[in-house]
Amino acid sequence: MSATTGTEEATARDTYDVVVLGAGPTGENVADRAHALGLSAVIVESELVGGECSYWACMPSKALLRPVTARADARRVPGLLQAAAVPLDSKAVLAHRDAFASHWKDDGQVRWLDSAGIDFVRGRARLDGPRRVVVATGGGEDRVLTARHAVAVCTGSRAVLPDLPGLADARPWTSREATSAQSVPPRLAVVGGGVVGVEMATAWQALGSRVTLLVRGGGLLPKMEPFAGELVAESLAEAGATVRTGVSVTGVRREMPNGPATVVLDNGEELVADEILFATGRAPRTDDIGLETVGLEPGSWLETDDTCRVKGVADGWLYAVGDVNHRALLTHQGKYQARIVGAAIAAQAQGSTALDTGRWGAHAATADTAAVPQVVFTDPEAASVGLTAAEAERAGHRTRAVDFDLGSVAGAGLYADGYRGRARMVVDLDRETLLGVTFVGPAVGELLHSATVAVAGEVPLDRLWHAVPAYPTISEVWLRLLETYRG
Ligand SMILES: Cc1cc2nc3c(=O)[nH]c(=O)nc-3n(C[C@H](O)[C@H](O)[C@H](O)COP(=O)(O)OP(=O)(O)OC[C@H]3O[C@@H](n4cnc5c(N)ncnc54)[C@H](O)[C@@H]3O)c2cc1C
Ligand SMILES: NC(=O)c1ccc[n+]([C@@H]2O[C@H](COP(=O)([O-])OP(=O)(O)OC[C@H]3O[C@@H](n4cnc5c(N)ncnc54)[C@H](O)[C@@H]3O)[C@@H](O)[C@H]2O)c1
Repeated sequence: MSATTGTEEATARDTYDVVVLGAGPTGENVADRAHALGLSAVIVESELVGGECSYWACMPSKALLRPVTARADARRVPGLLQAAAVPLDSKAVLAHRDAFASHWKDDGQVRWLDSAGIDFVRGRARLDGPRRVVVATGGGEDRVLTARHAVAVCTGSRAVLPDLPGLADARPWTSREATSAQSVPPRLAVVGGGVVGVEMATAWQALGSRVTLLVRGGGLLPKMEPFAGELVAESLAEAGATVRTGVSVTGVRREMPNGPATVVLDNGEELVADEILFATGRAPRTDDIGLETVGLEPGSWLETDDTCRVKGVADGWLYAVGDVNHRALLTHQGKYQARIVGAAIAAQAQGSTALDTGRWGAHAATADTAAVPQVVFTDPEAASVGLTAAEAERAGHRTRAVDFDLGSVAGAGLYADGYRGRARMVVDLDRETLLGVTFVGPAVGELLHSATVAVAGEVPLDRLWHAVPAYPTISEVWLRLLETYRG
């Protein structure tokens, strides 16, 4: 038996098949898949296990929004209209949100890591050359983790604030404050008409704030079909919010620390609000993770191939997964990439020389470019998958956009009095398959997966004709869209 030194023991203990930076939904799934496929894995987290999604994004925002859409639905059915014509109990809604954010404690998710057989280190991780990760654990001594096969960077993204005079002193809200605030501001200005902007405007207006949404472009939700933003804007205005398009914010100030803030617009106008939410996009959390030690640019989005291996790094040991690779900034897409990365790392560790990286292959995140589903949980909901008509055209496809008024579908009429909504499918005329589908209307979020199956499955329209929607459901819109296409 050979004697080992303390250093050798520590090195052996800290050598894993896979080292994961960041325990958001993506990092957790990379580690879990790798472990399930027989590899050892360690995950490092500097804040809370569960990441942005669990504490400041998906979960708390949807917990704020569900009471809003439930009340709106009740107001559209006879017999409940009067009962639902009441303000939301904001205290109860905020408490419900707190519970869904696990009161910003991660004990449950740490226990899950343990039960899944994944080692956990709390601290700030940095790359330190190929396959080496140094973790500042706060205890004075750094811990060095070595990866036999792969390192996965899953450090996510943070909110971006524009470079405006007075902004830092004005204590603006970002998505973190908008999802975790403990009281309802009487007046809330929201800058940005993307997904965070419209969801948070919807939630806080219903909770009692007077919301002014300031959008520099021509409409809301610019990444979706134009009718999505139009219907959501109409509904926000009916709820009492002010939606202003074509305006830019040029400055902000908060004169007294506990006083209101003033927003200055490009036309010289000034607007007073108690809080200002900047919902103006995301930046990668890569500024201080040692990218320079492996030849990459600190602060950049990490560009990858379809297997999520970082471009420009020799030997394919470095993966970037989830928001940080900028492929599709959504939890479900990050988790999808994680399943693909876990399988790819396991295949390589088991000596497989060729990965299955062709379109829709086991080791290619093809859906990131062909079939990304997204639901915006506003009233009405906006749900889309794949390409919009404009994107399909720009990509050079020969297409036809087929529209149908959702309100005239029997199931929609039963769902809500005066149901307002619209559906569009974008047909690839050469292949007679679907490139994209969008639904806007109450409760369409749960309809979206049918469209995702059709787009990702490249189901021929002739076969879709045999997928019979049950009567009388909102899904009958599928039949109406196909009938409209066939003429
Ligand atoms: C308000 C809001 C609502 C959203 N709602 C939805 C929704 O309904 N549905 C949806 O699909 N998506 C939604 N998103 C997007 C979703 O939150 C992200 O796509 C998702 O969180 C990305 O997961 P991730 O694991 O890649 O990154 P993150 O969730 O950001 O996790 C990254 C983790 O890495 C940690 N980390 C960073 N640097 C280090 C380091 N150096 N060392 C150790 N740890 C580190 C961070 O602390 C964090 O825990 C929403 C986003 C926002 C802002
Ligand atoms: N339900 C969901 O799936 C959900 C919910 C929230 C967020 N998310 C994801 O999180 C990510 C971040 O969302 P987001 O809304 O912050 O980003 P976004 O990119 O969707 O929207 C940001 C908007 O702000 C505008 N903007 C940028 N700079 C500006 C400025 N200086 N002044 C005024 N407007 C400005 C942009 O033109 C854009 O329309 C998105 O990728 C989104 O898909 C998803």
